[in-house]
Amino acid sequence: MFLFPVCSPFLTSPSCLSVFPPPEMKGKNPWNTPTTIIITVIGIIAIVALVTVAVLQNRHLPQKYKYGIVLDAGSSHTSVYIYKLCQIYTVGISSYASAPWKAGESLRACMQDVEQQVPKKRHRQTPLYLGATAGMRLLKYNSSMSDGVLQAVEEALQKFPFSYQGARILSGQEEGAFGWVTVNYLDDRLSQVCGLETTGALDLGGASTQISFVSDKYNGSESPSNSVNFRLYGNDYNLYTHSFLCYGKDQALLMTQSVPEMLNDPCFNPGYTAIKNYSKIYDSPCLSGWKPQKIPTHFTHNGTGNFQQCQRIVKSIFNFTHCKYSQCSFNGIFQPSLQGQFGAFSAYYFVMSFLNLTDTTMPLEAVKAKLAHYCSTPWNQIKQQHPEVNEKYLAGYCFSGTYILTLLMEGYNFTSEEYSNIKFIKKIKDSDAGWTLGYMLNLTNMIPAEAPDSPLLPYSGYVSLVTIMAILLFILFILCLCPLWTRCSKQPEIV
Ligand SMILES: Nc1nc2c(ncn2[C@@H]2O[C@H](COP(=O)(O)OP(=O)(O)OP(=O)(O)O)[C@@H](O)[C@H]2O)c(=O)[nH]1
Ligand SMILES: [Ca+2]
Repeated sequence: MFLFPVCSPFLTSPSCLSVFPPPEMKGKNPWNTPTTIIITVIGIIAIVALVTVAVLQNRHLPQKYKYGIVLDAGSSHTSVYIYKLCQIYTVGISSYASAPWKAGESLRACMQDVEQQVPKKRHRQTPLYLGATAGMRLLKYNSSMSDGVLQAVEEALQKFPFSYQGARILSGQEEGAFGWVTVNYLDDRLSQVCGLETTGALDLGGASTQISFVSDKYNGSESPSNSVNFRLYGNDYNLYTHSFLCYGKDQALLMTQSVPEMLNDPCFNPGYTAIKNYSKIYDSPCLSGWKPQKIPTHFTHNGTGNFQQCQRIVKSIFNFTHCKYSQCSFNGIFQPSLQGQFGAFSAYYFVMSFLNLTDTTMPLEAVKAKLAHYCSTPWNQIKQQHPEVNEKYLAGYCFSGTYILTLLMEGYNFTSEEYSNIKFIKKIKDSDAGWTLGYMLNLTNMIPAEAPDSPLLPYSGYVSLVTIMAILLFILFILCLCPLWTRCSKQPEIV
């Protein structure tokens, strides 16, 4: 009988011992007996399992953890989103219509910063998109120069080491719908079981403003152009969306300033005065046809700071006289009854957070009183109180706050009760609210139409199971071969 130094004190099961070659195999190579072949196969499986686990655990992160870059080429500026905002502090690319190469140049510094922020080994895999919004929609509407700007931007972006996926002008419908996707994706309202109410999206830009929400009472038939259908995670959404071109806050301001007697402006603080160029107002496509025959090139813009008078002037750029549908918001645009909660972002947030009016539980009368007080505050006092704020924005808050209230309450017909359903937001879970994330999620197919099959085990469960199996198999393999090695490496003592 052979006594072997068993290499594992707890190995008592006869099973493994019984795999040793029988005496008649004595002196023959023990490695080509059926039992050793079985053990070898077990060992190979164990090694393959271990390697598989190692690979699985180090495999590239699922798509959603990869970087992606979207440039939001807005009317007032371009922002670069790689889940962190890299703001390009210049003007919108549409402003370079007369010198398109400058549009590409304006992106370079920020894109170089992005190049540093995305890990080098991920550059080639990182999709890069540029989406242009209302500023370029206006340029395209007004001239053929938009193509030259997009081409210059394309040439500039293709010089970067990312996976360039194209530059295009989004439709207002896309801008509204993708803003809604972003808000509901970040708020986890899409991947839940069906029936969870979604959140409406309110986006205020410089040249356009969007409203998007799901309404049970709306099936899209009354105004198909305002209807976008999504199938996300196995749920169908029939979204109402509309983009009002020229009703971003910058263009709306120009439209109010075109009102003839608008030399003394109740929407600007008392004591505010500036020499302005009429061409800046009437060059906008939003005011084409509004230019009076004879106007001076410049005018003196004086603030008188009266909220009630400002409300009247702001209301004058909305048309409520005609509606061929069952119900409208303004300018004859169909809008179903408002439903649910709303997230209001971009300029809604910039303005209301500056004015300390983001608390929508505040009674509307109190909101108006606070805004009236701000508008009547002398301009010098405003500048003293906010030395750090860019005067371009500081001078416009009385108008912008008044415009936002008029747009929400008179334009979209939010009642004073429904006003508290609005949340002014900049971020949701550390990601900026805006169309860019929704745009990228859509283009990278990161939101499946069907609900992902719920795995019996979460991904980590599979990895753990395979790991345990692999280790057990490997131990078994070593233990069962171990006596053989001992046998092969030295002569057994015969007793
Ligand atoms: N007060 C303030 N206003 C800002 C800030 N950033 C942008 N704005 C202004 O807010 C308005 C809307 O900003 P965005 O949503 O970025 O506008 P945009 O995307 O360039 O314009 P659209 O193409 O119409 O969407 C514009 O008038 C900007 O000038 C900010 O940090 N503070
Ligand atoms: Ca925008």
